[in-house]
Amino acid sequence: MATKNQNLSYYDKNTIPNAKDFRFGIVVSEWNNNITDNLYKGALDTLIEHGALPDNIISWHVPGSYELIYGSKKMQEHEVDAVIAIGCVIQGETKHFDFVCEAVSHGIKDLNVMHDTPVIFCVLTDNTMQQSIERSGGKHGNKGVEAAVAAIKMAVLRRL
Ligand SMILES: Nc1c(NC[C@H](O)[C@H](O)[C@H](O)CO)[nH]c(=O)[nH]c1=O
Ligand SMILES: CC(=O)[C@@H](O)COP(=O)(O)O
Repeated sequence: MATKNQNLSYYDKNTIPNAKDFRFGIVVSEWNNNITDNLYKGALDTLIEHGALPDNIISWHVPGSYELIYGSKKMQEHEVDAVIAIGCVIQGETKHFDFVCEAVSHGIKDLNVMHDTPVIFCVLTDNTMQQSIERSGGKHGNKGVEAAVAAIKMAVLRRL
């Protein structure tokens, strides 16, 4: 198992470019906000740790992960260098989980194809709340940290 006893958020901080010249948008789903709040904090703190200016970070909330698609598209009207889409989808009793996860992953992929702004997929798609807890500041790290690192790297690439 890829995550067995692994903290997936570890990275070499000396390899990350300074983010002071970039603008970032963060769109956060309100569903499972006990999880998405922690993902958001991890992403925000990491962007700032690597030089991003708070005034250059726009943060919005949307009702659920499905709305991350529209929110991430709309965010691009604010001339950001990268968008981080944050959500947490947890399996319930029905197939709704499958449809939401597929729609969001495909929708964010489509935004990356159709537009010139990288949209980072920071959406947990977990079987249980415990899995989400472990990936939002628990033993498997914080996907928000990983997403912020990806956003900085992609913002640099966008300007090449
Ligand atoms: N069950 C979860 C949802 N469901 C809501 C959808 O994302 C969407 O808001 C609704 O279908 C209206 O369009 N959303 C999550 O983010 N996480 C879930 O576990
Ligand atoms: C991902 C969902 O929409 C899901 O959590 C909703 O739960 P259920 O499948 O029991 O309706």
